[in-house]
Amino acid sequence: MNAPVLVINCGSSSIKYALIDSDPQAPRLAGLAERLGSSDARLKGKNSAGESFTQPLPNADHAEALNAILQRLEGRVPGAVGHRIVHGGEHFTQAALVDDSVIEAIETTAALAPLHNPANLAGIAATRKVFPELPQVAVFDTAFHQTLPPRAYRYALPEALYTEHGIRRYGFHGTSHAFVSQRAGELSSRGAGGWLTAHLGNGCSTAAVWNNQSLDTSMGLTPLEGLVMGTRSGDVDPGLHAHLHRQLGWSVDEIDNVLNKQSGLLGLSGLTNDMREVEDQAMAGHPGAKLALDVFCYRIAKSLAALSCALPTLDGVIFTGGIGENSPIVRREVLALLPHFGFSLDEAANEATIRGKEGKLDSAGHSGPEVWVIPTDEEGRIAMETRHCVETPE
Ligand SMILES: Nc1ncnc2c1ncn2[C@@H]1O[C@H](COP(=O)(O)OP(=O)(O)O)[C@@H](O)[C@H]1O
Ligand SMILES: CC(=O)OP(=O)(O)O
Ligand SMILES: [Mg+2]
Repeated sequence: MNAPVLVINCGSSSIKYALIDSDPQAPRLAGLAERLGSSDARLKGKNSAGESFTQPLPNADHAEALNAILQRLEGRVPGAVGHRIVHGGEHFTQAALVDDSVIEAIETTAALAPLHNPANLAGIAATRKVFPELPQVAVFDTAFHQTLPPRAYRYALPEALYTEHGIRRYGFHGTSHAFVSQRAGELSSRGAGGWLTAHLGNGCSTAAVWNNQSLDTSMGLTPLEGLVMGTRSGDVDPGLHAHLHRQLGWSVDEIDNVLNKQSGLLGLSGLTNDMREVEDQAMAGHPGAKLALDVFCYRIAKSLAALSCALPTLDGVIFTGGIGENSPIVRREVLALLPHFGFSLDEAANEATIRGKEGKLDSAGHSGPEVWVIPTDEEGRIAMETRHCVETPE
């Protein structure tokens, strides 16, 4: 397929898009339709000359936004559409060509990801309407983690909850963990050995990858388990839910809302979910921001140390995502908490590796596990998997 792939990442009120050529290095048309459904809805992006644009789309829904995106493709016609689908349950171990049975399977899984899958499905429905003739491919965040062994994916709960209700750990951000660990294997002389990956964006997760296979990861049944995130709590005592209900009279929806939308960096700092602002305020001495940064980094280090148990050998750690790629402070603090692992950070390389730069941050002559920053490319990986799925259907 020579035509480009249109990649769609549909959230409840936003659509991220990118038009990606078969040469992944070619410039991309990309952007974001946001605040859909509100009077403030708009489309922001870059054209092929690299110039930014903002187009108001008052009260636009997903289908209207997709039509506006289509007008921004500068006459280029995609050969297929690749969708990011957050939860594929146990049903999907790889990308799938969308048909009615695939939609039904994603609908069945929606109960496990009520915040993500319904929006992803709305994106597929709207895209099928706008591009009825194009093949659509679903690429799942969970698929890469389907290689987890039972000791990593089972919760210590009665068996029927797993066998009858699918209650297990699934893991997310799979396209990102797969992309950066594979890239590290290509760049490093150590090849595809044992890599710990830290995807630190709005959602954050870690993974242990051995020979390009995920062996464990920090997220679980839903994208709430694990690390501290922008607005998500990550791990809490499982007894917390019953306690909040019994002692404070909170409903399930209230508890869910607090843990997903009012916790994390926002909850701890009392200020913001944005790491740039947390760092600025922490430097200025704000106690909540200092605590938020401290808890955030400690929990990443603790998770990496725990996940190292999954790997026969440790070849290195990889930082990625908006925070992992841009925050020398977070990288330094996390590694300082793991002195017994034998990492050795070159401070100048750490400071210089920001804004999409790829690189190894080790001190000269160091022979222990490596430290890498690898900018993630979820869209590029989704385009690659979409192409593969269209060209070699099962
Ligand atoms: N220079 C920076 N220093 C620290 N954090 C940054 C920097 N640039 C971006 N970030 C953080 O990256 C996070 C967003 O990550 P990103 O991967 O872009 O999000 P998304 O998951 O929505 O794709 C935000 O917390 C943002 O503050
Ligand atoms: C699964 C998940 O957390 O996704 P995001 O980082 O896009 O919120
Ligand atoms: Mg992200």
